[in-house]
Amino acid sequence: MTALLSGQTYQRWRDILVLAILYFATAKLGHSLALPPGYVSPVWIPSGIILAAVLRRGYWIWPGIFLGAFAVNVSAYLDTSSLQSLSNALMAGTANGVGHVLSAVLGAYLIQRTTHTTRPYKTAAQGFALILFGVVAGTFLSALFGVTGLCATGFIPWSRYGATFATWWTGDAVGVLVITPFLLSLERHSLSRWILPEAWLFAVVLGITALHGLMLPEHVAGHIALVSLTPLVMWSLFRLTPSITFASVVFISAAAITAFLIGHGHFIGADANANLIELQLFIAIQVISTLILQSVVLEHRATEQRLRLARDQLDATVMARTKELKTKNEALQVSEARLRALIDHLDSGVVVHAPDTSILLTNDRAETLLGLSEAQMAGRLAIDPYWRFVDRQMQTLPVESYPVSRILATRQPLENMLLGVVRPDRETTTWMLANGSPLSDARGELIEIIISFFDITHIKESEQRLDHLAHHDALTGLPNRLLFNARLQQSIERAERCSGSLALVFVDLDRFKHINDSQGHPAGDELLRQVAHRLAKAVRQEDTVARISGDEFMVLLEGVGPTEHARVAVEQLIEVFKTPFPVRGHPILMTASMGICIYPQDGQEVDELMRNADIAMYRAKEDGRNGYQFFSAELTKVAIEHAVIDTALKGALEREEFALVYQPQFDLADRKLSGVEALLRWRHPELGDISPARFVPIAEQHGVILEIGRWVLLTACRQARAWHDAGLDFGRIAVNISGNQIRGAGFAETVHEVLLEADCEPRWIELEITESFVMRRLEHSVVQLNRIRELGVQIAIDDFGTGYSSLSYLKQLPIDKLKIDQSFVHDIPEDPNDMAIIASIIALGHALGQIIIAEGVEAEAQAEFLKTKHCDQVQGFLYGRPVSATEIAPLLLPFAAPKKTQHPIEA
Ligand SMILES: Nc1nc2c(ncn2[C@@H]2O[C@H](COP(=O)(O)O[C@H]3[C@@H](O)[C@H](n4cnc5c(=O)[nH]c(N)nc54)O[C@@H]3COP(=O)(O)O)[C@@H](O)[C@H]2O)c(=O)[nH]1
Repeated sequence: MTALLSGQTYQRWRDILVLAILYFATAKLGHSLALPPGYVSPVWIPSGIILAAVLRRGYWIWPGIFLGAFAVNVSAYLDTSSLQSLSNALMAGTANGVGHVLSAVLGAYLIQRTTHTTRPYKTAAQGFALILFGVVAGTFLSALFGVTGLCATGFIPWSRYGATFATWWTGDAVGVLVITPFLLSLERHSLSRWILPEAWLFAVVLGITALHGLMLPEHVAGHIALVSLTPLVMWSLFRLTPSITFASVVFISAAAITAFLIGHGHFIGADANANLIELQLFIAIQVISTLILQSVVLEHRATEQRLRLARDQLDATVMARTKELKTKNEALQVSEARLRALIDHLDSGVVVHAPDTSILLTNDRAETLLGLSEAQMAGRLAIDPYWRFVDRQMQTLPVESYPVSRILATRQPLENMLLGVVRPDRETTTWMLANGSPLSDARGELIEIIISFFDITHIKESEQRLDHLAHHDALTGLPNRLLFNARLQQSIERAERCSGSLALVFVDLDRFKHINDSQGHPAGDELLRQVAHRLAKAVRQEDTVARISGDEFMVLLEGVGPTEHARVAVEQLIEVFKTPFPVRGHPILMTASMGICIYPQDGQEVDELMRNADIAMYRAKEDGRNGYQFFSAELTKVAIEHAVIDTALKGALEREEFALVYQPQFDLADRKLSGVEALLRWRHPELGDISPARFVPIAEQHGVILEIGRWVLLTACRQARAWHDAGLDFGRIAVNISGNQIRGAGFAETVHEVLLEADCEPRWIELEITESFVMRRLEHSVVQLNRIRELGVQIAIDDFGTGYSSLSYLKQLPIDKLKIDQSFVHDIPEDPNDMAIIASIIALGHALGQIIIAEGVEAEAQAEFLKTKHCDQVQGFLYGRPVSATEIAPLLLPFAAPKKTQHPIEA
């Protein structure tokens, strides 16, 4: 059988069969308890079994119900005497079966539907559902079908339908009340409680009490025992399991029914129906009160259990959370300590502000930089009288520009803001580079602002030092050209705004180079320092003195407008040079040439003003130095020409743009060639021929004359050697020497070198030196000229008569020849003055044993006059213009006996 059916199906059919048999057996027991007159059982146990079976096993068990109920009815009413009887029995059985199936299935369905449980005794609501759907409604159907079936088949007359229905229904209802809760409460695991001494004690006490109370109604103690049943059951409710409690109710019901059936106890009276109803009411009250109380107790216990569970869970959660928090707290403390150590070792100061800018936290470095301890800083606001923040220009920062304020306003990080901190306990400003960022919580609310600042004072100081170096002259400490230009620009803008004026003075030391050359550079530097110091002292606080190059200074006189005001200021500058400068124990008398220009009339731009002051200064130089000159428009043309020539001069020698021409000189008495004068010529590819009268002074100013002068001397010497080698008799070649050349200490050596280099005999050369130079530098000139003369080279004084020479001076000078300046010759024979001067010069020179030569002789009359005055030699266009060496060579021939070659030769 089991092989044919699956395991589950077999079990089900087994359970169905067991239920049918159980139903049949308990129904038979019920029938045996049935009492006249209705022969209805006071408690119909199968009803309780089948409801419990459906609830516990499922709806599929219904065939067991049907079979049991059908079989019971058929067995009770089976009459095979006639087919009708048999049919009636089967029909009644079927109605009974259907009624009980519907009773159990519908009751179970409604209970489950409303309580969602198959054990509907654990809460009060479940208990009520069990009573309503299982006890009242379900049994109504079984009674309806059962009684109707019996009446319809004639086993019971219709006249007794109501009474039978009532007793059937109440019997079924009591059966469900007594049996179902008990069967539902049976749990395997709870059966172990049944064997506890407490349960046994309870069973014994209950049994004795029940039997005593139910069996002995007339006895006073019986009443007491009966009344004691309820507390006993209640004790069970609280102390024992639901199955024991419900079992006790079953027991009490069984005892009551037994007492009722055997005619003892409380439910015995004259009216049998009343007795039955009383019994059923007793049982119903016992069971319902127990069921409800049990459900309340269970619900309470369940609630308690849930609460306990919840509490346990809560405890566990709290413990876990506490542990977690403790762990986190410890980790946090470690992390905080680590962070604290970290920020305290930072090279940057750190200050944490609250959103109201009060200080929450600082590190060690911040304490050092801000000069207060953490405790002193805590709670202070960003704006505090103790410290003051300044910007790059040392202007006090407004509070809204503080780093913390800027972050508060923008909610953005701040990067590399430079600011200075001025503290009352320090004289100097501490410069810092501040960075910062806002810190927000998870909701985006600003909670803190963290500012870090790095001390860059040393960088700032270096920057200031660099800035000073970049804008100041290292030697004198005065502003340099860069700073001067900037200040001049500012002054111009200021003057422009308020229609003001200013004066610019270009100061150039006269012949400073000579100090360097003769005394050495340290002496030159010392002199420059003293000049700078005196100039700076000679002007007002608001004026600026700058050194713009070697020996050039610029003075900016603020607010000086009219020329007369400027003149007063410049006179003060000139005064500076009146007192000698003590350099290395020797007083040095230094002069300066100054050029002045005034804003706005002489220029509006920096460059223009500087250039015009420079032009004016050059004019002062040309005017004989040691003086000043105001700028005028006419100066510009000269200055431009000057600048053009100056530029063109650079490299002219290398480009071989120079050449020498030679002008003959003759003995006046016999008209024999006595010599030639070498004259420099410069042909610039673009500017054309430029007169030495224009470019020599410029070359002298810029020192180029030394190179050019050496080239002239060398070329003349070589020419002398060439002519001599060619057998030409040229007498001497007179070479013009600039004062700048002689000023140098080594000029005699230079001449010697050149003579050697050109293999030129000294007697072939004559050097012409201007009278004005010799007179200015008499002592020096005497020394130099003697040394030159010692070489065997002749010396002539050029432009004689213009330099205010005195007889005593002339006597000291080692001179061979005096050259009367052509300006005296020019007006002969018209100007008696000049003629008298010429006569005097000739007489004077002859008295000193010197040869006299007159230059610029253009006319016979001039030659005649000179001849009458016994002038020795003449030079001029009358005799010959300056020409090249080749051109002059034929002129040399008549006077020379050729030695090696008959051809004129160029050097
Ligand atoms: N340091 C140097 N100075 C030099 C050199 N070469 C020339 N000079 C000087 O330049 C000035 C101008 O010289 P230059 O234009 O060459 O004029 C000379 C003659 O050409 C001119 N001269 C000669 N005879 C006459 C004449 O009859 N009438 C007239 N109007 N001019 C004439 O005179 C100049 C010569 O002058 P000086 O030297 O004083 O004899 C001039 O001062 C030159 O000195 C040089 O190489 N180095």
